[in-house]
Amino acid sequence: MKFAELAGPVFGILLGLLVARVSVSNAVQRFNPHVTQCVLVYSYRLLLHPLHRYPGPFLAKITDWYSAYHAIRMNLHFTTYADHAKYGPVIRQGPNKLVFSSVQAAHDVLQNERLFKSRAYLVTQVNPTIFNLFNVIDTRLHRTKRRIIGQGISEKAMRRFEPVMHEQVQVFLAQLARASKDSSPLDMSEKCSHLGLDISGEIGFGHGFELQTSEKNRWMPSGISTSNRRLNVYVQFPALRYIGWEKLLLPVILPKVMRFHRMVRDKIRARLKEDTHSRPDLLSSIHDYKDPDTGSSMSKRELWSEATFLIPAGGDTTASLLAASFFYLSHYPKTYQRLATEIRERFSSAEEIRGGVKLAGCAYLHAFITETLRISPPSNTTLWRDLPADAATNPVIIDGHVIPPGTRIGVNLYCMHRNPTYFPDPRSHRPERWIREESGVSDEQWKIMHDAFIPFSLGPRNCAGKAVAWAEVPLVLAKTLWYFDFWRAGEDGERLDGGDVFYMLDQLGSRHTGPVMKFRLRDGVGEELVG
Ligand code: HEM
Repeated sequence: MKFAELAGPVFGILLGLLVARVSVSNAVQRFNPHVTQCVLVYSYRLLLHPLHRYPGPFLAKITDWYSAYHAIRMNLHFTTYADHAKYGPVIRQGPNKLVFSSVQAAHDVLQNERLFKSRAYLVTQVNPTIFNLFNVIDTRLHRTKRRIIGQGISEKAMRRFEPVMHEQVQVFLAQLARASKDSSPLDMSEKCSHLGLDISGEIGFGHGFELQTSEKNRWMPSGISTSNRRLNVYVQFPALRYIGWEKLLLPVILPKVMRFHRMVRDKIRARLKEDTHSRPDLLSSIHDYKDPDTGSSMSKRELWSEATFLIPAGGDTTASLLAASFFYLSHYPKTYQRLATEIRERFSSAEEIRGGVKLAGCAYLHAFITETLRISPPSNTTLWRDLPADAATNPVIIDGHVIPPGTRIGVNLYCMHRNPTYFPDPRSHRPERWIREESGVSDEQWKIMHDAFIPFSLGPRNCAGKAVAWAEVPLVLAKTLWYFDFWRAGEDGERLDGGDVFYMLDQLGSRHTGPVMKFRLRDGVGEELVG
């Protein structure tokens, strides 16, 4: 063992002994058992724990406070990236946690039918007896739920839902047109969040939240953001959720969270009073559905639990992707020009822009969105999985490592997408890398970058709402480019994470502001928007 590898454990023991000595010399007998226990536990974690040979920050080896602290600061993705750079492709990020950053590991972890969605996600349960599609652990129950919810957000459901999506997009465009009249700047994180959540509300329960048109519910995005940040801390250090310390923060955090939950409950109640099939929403899609295996349908309480996840999951993620798209369009003039030309030459009117072969055939638009998902994944977090009960007798192997039972294993999306082995020059936004004849990479590199591209995760727990994102985002971008010229509005106080990269913080989803943009209606178009 090298000196560097020994330094951490030795320091830990010395620290432990020092603390113990101080405590003894203070003769504070009643604290002694606690201090001794800490010394023993920390020493065990450093020296004897099955993961003790894995590299990682010293603090992470002894306590989950390391990742909880960075989750509180919302910079855990940056920290994980820096730790991978320092310690290599496998890091110990908690006493019982390993994070991997390789294509092989991503596939071994996420596509592995033997692994479970981590129990850490149970901290997102609103009610301990009710699971939603995101936090359910049991594989059979997950399969049932996925089939039921899938009815409402599948590609087929999106075709039914498209007219409603168009209505919301039209409201968005009308607002840009209004701002274009008096040249007022718009914060696109805010605008896209209102659009995303209104569409998400429509998909779920046939009613948007009217965020685009009214001030009344505009507290919602910040309520969701607070809730996500809180949950992300608990996912990193689940014990924190259950020790009751949150009571201290009650006045700050919980009112917003409760207000959101009450609002979702009221929406569901209102919707259930209407005719089930009066709207093309999730509820109407799943109302009559019975699972062929179990014959079960979904109870109202389950529906509510699904909604409290789906509304932010659907609204926030697509909003982040849109805001990041506007950022890159305003930062890369050649990309903007090429995309604008593709859309304006391909479509002869705004009405012609709708889901289908023609929009899907816009190769550069597709490459642009793919590259934005790569460089700024809306969910830039670590995806955690737990081992099966028989891991001791039937070992789980991840990228050549035999994983000790009890280990929580994860893959960080942000780190995968910024790995220069898979994506040369990873900090540069280059849609051309996704166009075969322009990518300039070998067949082998072409394959590996596709394997490393996992913004929606992989395997049985991959994103159930991909079809929604791929219906919404191309539509909004193509329509905006068809109607408007746009550019970045001067000094707006935005921060960049170095270079021309959209600055996103990590909170399960992501938190961001800007870009602040100005829009101008193109000559001869858009009467219907202003009129
Ligand atoms: C650009 C947009 C989106 C991105 C990047 C994204 C990303 C993700 C990721 C990475 C996961 C996997 C989490 C894990 O493995 O632990 C996930 C799961 C999920 N997403 Fe999305 N998502 C997006 C949009 C949506 C939308 C629009 C909806 C619904 C309307 C949605 C619904 C879900 C659901 C239900 C799950 C849980 C699936 C399961 O466990 O079976 N997502 N998403």
